[in-house]
This record gives sequence, C-alpha cells and structure tokens, in this order.
Amino acid sequence: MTLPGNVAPDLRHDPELGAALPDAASRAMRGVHRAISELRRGTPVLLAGPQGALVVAAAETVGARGLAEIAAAGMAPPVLLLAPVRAAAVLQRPVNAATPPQRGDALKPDAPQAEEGVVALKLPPSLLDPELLRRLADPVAERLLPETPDLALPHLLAPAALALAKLGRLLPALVAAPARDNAAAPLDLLRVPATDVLAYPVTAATTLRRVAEARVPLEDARDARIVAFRAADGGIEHLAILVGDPEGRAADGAAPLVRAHSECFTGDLLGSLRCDCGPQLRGAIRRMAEDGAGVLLYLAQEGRGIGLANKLRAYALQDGGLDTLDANRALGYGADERGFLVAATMLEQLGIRRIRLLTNNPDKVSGLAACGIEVAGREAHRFAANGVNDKYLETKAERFGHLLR
Ligand SMILES: Nc1nc2c(ncn2[C@@H]2O[C@H](COP(=O)(O)OP(=O)(O)OP(=O)(O)O)[C@@H](O)[C@H]2O)c(=O)[nH]1
Ligand SMILES: [Zn+2]
Repeated sequence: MTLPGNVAPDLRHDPELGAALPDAASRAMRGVHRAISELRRGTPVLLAGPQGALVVAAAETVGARGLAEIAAAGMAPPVLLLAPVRAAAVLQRPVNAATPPQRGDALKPDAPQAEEGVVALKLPPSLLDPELLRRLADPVAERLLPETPDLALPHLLAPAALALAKLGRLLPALVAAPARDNAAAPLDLLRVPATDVLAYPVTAATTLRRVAEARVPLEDARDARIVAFRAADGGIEHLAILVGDPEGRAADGAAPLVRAHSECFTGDLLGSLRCDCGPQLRGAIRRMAEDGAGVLLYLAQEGRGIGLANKLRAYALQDGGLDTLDANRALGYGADERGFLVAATMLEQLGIRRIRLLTNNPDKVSGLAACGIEVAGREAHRFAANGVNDKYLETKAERFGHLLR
C-alpha cells in the first residue's frame, strides 16, 4: 500500500505494527487523544512547536476557569482563532487568510474564499466571556455581540490548533495565547507537540488492527460476518461487514464489491429522510448478497467527518437556507473532512487490494486509488429521492460532482 509522504518511516514498512507499535507513535497518539479530551471538557492545553508553545482552549467549551488559566499561562492577551469563512461571517465581510491578515485586508467580493487557513481575532475584555465566545464560535447561536473584534496576526501554530479542535469534533474556534516558558507545570496543563496533532489522522489509520469478529446473520444476508478494527490510540472502532467470502474471492484474483459507508446515526438508525444513507446501507448489503460476496466498510466518520453534534448544527443552518456544503463551511469545516486511508487500511488487512466500488462519489474512487487500492470498476449506488432529501441529492450532484449513474 502506498502511504502519503508524511507517514513516519517506521510506520511505513513495519508488518507487525499492531503487536509492537513503535513507542514514539504510541506516545504521540496517546498525547493527542488526551489533548482532545481536555479541549472537550473546557480545559486548555499547550500546543508545542519548535519556537515556543501556544496555550489553547475550545471556544465552545471553555469556562471562566479555563480563561483564567489562559491568562495565567499566556504572555500576551488571548485571540480567537477561526476558520476564514466563520471569521468572515463574524466580521460581516470577506477575510483573506492566505497571507497573514492585517486590519482592513479584505478579498474582492468575487474572489473564492479560502477553505484552508486560520484567522485570528483580538479579544477585548468585553468579549472574554464564555457565553460570548460560544456565540463567536457557533453560527447557529445568537449573533448579537457587544463589539466587533479586530484582526490580529495568527500564530504559526494556529493551523495545528484548529486541526486539534476538528479531531475532537468541536467547532474549529479556539481561544489562544502564546505561552510563557514553563507555563505547563504550575497549572498542570497537558503539553502536546503540534507535529503529533498534524500526523494523527495518518498515524491512527495506519495502526488499525482487527480486534474482534463474529458471524452476524442479517435479514438481507444470512452469511454475514462483522470484523471490528481499532487504532492504537484506543479510539472508536471502524467495522467491516463481510457478506459471503470476499477475502476468498480476492485471493482467487477477483475484485469483490466494496462499499465505503460513513456512519450516519440519523439515516442508518433512525431512518431520517434528510439524507439517502439508510437506503444506501441496506441497498449495499442486498447488492452484495445478490452478487454472492462483498465488504461494507462502516466507517466512524459521522457527518462526512464532522461528528454528530456538528451535523445537527449543519442541519439547523440548512433549515435557514444553506445547502449541505455551505453549512459545513459556515461551521468552519471543509465540505468533506473524510480521509480514505482508514478504508484502504481495512481492505489491505482483509487481503483485498482490487475492488469494484459501489459509489457515485468520484472522490472515493480517486481517494482509495491514491491509498493503493485498485478500483477495477465502479457501480452506481443511487436511490430515488424521497420528497425531503431532493435538494440534498441535487447538491451532491451539482456541488460535490457526484455522478448521476
Ligand atoms: N456534514 C453533513 N454530513 C451529512 C449530511 N447529510 C449526510 N451526511 C453524512 O454524509 C455521510 C454519507 O456520505 P456517503 O453516503 O458515505 O458518501 P457520499 O459522499 O454521499 O458518496 P456515495 O458513495 O455516492 O454515497 C454520512 O456520514 C452522513 O452522516 C449533511 O447535510 N451534512
Ligand atoms: Zn445520512
């Protein structure tokens, strides 16, 4: 399997990775996992880089105590780090994040807005309040603010801070200040290297291992098995549902049917009509049963990787008129935050390197191919609109480039 260039060399070629994970990779993932927990409960962490550290807390969860800790650990007043689209909404004008933004630095109205990048806003004392910070972070929340913040220069470590919040499925909005030397010890703040944060998605995907499996006869496929995969960080499992014997087929040189399905609590479990996930899930199992074999990868990538709480926020924004793509971006997320390395690693471990993929999403085909899986064919996987999800399906075709057949 070909891995992206930034995978640590010792993770690339080690066939016994699960059994003997290099200490450094294991420690790195543990540190990031702990940092995520800290942010989710409103505690600041120290993000460390080669030229100093940044003390950060999630704007969505930080309380008065966390703000006091940032003031104590910081050597300058805190700023709010936001994704450019969210910053533009707060300032009510476009913001250029490609170069470090300055006051009055605005894009032309027709210029494309950067999806990458970070904008820093100064936080005057009137805005250093947990409730107001939540409003600044969350486009669903009440807009009214006592004053509009000014732009500041984002710290070098700002992109890693946003990446950490996204890994925690939090709104990518952080209160941040450059940290004093030795700020961690007196406050007992967790210190996490920014490079570990940036490497985390690849490290976690590469360390996935089969941990459990069982026969689970399904209504539409009696000969189904479920295999659970877990990464070395101890995070949530991804599942492979095997219909028939796709591993045997692959060993015989055939390309079994594969569906990479991102979990959707609302569609898969509750039968929500807002999306097409429920019919796609059951339809894929039926199609594999008909074909005699197949693998459905059930990936813990809820909401195209933004998490359930953020998907609900995106739905609220969609009820206000945004489409599914712009709603993600309004939250500060990309249109699709999923990586394909998780799916590719699972297939690799099942001994399946050549597949026929059930999808209408061309990114899934190219993404799996980029991770070393040969997509020998694609089969359309489209279901009729239901009167509620019509616009959602139209947007997938028009803005995500989904194929109609
Ligand atoms: N952020 C967000 N995620 C959504 C929305 N509607 C559905 N999803 C998520 O989208 C994912 C489903 O996408 P998939 O069916 O795997 O893939 P796809 O990109 O539509 O491509 P196909 O393979 O053609 O179906 C699930 O994780 C859903 O939770 C939405 O409005 N916003
Ligand atoms: Zn869905």
